[in-house]
Amino acid sequence: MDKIVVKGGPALHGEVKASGAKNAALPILASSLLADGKSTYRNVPDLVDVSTMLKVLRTMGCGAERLSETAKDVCEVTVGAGITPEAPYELVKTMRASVLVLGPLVARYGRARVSLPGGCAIGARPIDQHLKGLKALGADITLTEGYVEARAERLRGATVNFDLITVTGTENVMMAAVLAKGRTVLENCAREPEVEELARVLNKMGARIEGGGTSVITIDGVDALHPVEHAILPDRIEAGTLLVAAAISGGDVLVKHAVPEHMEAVVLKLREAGCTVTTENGGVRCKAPQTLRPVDVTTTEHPGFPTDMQAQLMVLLSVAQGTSVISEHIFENRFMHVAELHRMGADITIQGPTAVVKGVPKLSGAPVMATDLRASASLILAGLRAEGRTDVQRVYHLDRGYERLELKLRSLGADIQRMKA
Ligand SMILES: CC(=O)N[C@H]1[C@@H](OP(=O)(O)OP(=O)(O)OC[C@H]2O[C@@H](n3ccc(=O)[nH]c3=O)[C@H](O)[C@@H]2O)O[C@H](CO)[C@@H](O)[C@@H]1O
Ligand SMILES: C=C(OP(=O)(O)O)C(=O)O
Repeated sequence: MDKIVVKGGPALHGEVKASGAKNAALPILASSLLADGKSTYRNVPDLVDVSTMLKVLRTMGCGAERLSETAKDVCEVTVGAGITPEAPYELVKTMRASVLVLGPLVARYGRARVSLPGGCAIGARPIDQHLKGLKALGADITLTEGYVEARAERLRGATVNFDLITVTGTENVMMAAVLAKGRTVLENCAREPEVEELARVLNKMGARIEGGGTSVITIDGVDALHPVEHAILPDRIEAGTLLVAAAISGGDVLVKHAVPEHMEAVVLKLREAGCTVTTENGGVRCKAPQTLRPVDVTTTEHPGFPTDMQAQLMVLLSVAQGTSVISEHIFENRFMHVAELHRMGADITIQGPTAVVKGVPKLSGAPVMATDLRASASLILAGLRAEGRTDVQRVYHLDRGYERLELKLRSLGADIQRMKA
């Protein structure tokens, strides 16, 4: 098992490229199931989660591979006869986003058997809204032996009003509705750029979707879709993490390909903290201030401040001059990084869904344990600023969602290495 070792101190400078977005790549790969033939995707990030999704597709009988070692960002998914519409527990337990095959499978094959994902370190994460949407489209849903079984002759268009805003729920039901008979109206949808991107890809495949990226999505079902070629959009969370790396290290970094319109809430908070954030050369640049200012933030659905950037911003604020208040309103248990940050000298108190972060003049390096994906990134960011050496264990969480973060940070001047734990 690997660990990441960071020696704090160097200010990061230079340019770095954002990779393709995990949260766009996963539903888009799953959407390949909706059409026979070969779909080709470019700018696919080299992540464990993407490999898991390719494995899920192969387990069902699809061809699903990265093109070659030299064109690692290109993935081909080929769908033909003989698909087994099942996603087993062994794979779903390693990546809950595997549940994204449920909608496409029931729409296309009339049946699906997908392991229930269960919770994870950040919360319970039920999928009741996915199931509510599929039921409204006419799927017969049963839960047996830890699996969701869905059946339908052909799905029928319907109106679905989600009880809460869910990203993968919106995506799953949208993918199901594209092949349903008639019109589906999805209300209270997630408005994340990745949902909009999925709608764009489905339309390229021949679907008729309007309103992707808004809270009401209208889908006129079609009889069949065709495969697609598409380049995955840049990862706004990875880009945000790299901007925080610039800010916390006292540096100045341009994240190329970062899309400013996708990152407005993060950019606003970095500016409130005193950073100079500008859009230039097709990217976003962040220059650290002399002194970081405290900032209050509440995580909400897009276009609000993303929960996937909460841990990283918290680390930045842990060395600001003053007290910040961070409220987490998406996941009930997303402060697992706090206990590890205490070990590095941070002064953070948790009161229910709120963390009160009192800025300290310095952090000190320590051995720490990553508990989830963004917690891992936050501990590495803390290590960039800390005096001495920080060993971040359990890096497999990081590898789910960051494409060799340590190499990107090293290219900017960080003293960081991957080692055997
Ligand atoms: C692969 C992917 O895109 N992952 C993202 C997606 O996860 P994911 O789609 O799983 O997150 P959701 O938007 O569904 O979850 C939002 C909230 O709704 C709850 N909920 C969700 C569905 C449901 O049926 N019932 C229910 O109660 C969840 O427990 C959570 O509290 O959006 C999250 C919120 O922006 C991000 O942190 C994840 O990075
Ligand atoms: C929570 C995340 O991902 P997932 O939904 O894949 O667990 C994340 O990307 O921070």
